[in-house]
Amino acid sequence: MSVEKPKIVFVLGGPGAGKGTQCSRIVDRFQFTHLSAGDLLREERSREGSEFGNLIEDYIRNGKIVPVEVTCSLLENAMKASGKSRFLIDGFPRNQDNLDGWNRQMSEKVDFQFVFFFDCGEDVCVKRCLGRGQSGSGRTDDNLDSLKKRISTYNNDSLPIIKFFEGAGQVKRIDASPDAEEVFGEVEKIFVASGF
Ligand SMILES: Nc1ncnc2c1ncn2[C@@H]1O[C@H](COP(=O)(O)OP(=O)(O)OP(=O)(O)O)[C@@H](O)[C@H]1O
Ligand SMILES: Nc1ccn([C@@H]2O[C@H](COP(=O)(O)O)[C@@H](O)[C@H]2O)c(=O)n1
Repeated sequence: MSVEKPKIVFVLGGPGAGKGTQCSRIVDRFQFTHLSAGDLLREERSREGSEFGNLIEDYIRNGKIVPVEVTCSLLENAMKASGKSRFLIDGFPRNQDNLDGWNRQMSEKVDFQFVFFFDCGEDVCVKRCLGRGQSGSGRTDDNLDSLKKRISTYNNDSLPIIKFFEGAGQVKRIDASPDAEEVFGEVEKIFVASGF
């Protein structure tokens, strides 16, 4: 008996591009489960007795990418615990270490579909994150100091990964600068055209 592998869509883009916002809309409209690597890391940071709490907080505050052994295990555990079969993996893979770790641990176990790339200018991203901080996100990285580091990590480490997938013809790019409603209109078209 062959068991179908879970379908995976990676969701990438700059900090504050609107990945989480669009993922929750996709979940409402299509049968996907949203797993945000950042959310899973923040949960693990706050979990009592976590051996990684301090390390994760240091990485998050400084906009650095946590070693993949931690993040990939959190993702795999969350996938298993959900019992679901379609996942939006938001904010991962963010650098070469993430991608290599995923390929070692997960790629054989899943049915990778494509990368959703929410493309958004730096100024808009920063403005959205600062706005989110002012609205009480409680995030320790929605401040200008952390944002400079997050943007630098995005440009140096994450964009090359998006370019790698682009070279393989696996990226669906969306202009993420319009309002959330308009962006979702484009997202919907891509999901429908992809058979979801
Ligand atoms: N298209 C949009 N237009 C204006 N504001 C938006 C748009 N999409 C999201 N926002 C707002 O911008 C902020 C960041 O959005 P969101 O959390 O979805 O981004 P993200 O890409 O998941 O960020 P991060 O990578 O930092 O977790 C939120 O306050 C959200 O309400
Ligand atoms: N693959 C990842 C994803 C996230 N992080 C860390 O979490 C921070 C916040 O991520 P968001 O996606 O919620 O913005 C990010 O700046 C990293 O420090 C990570 O290490 N690896």
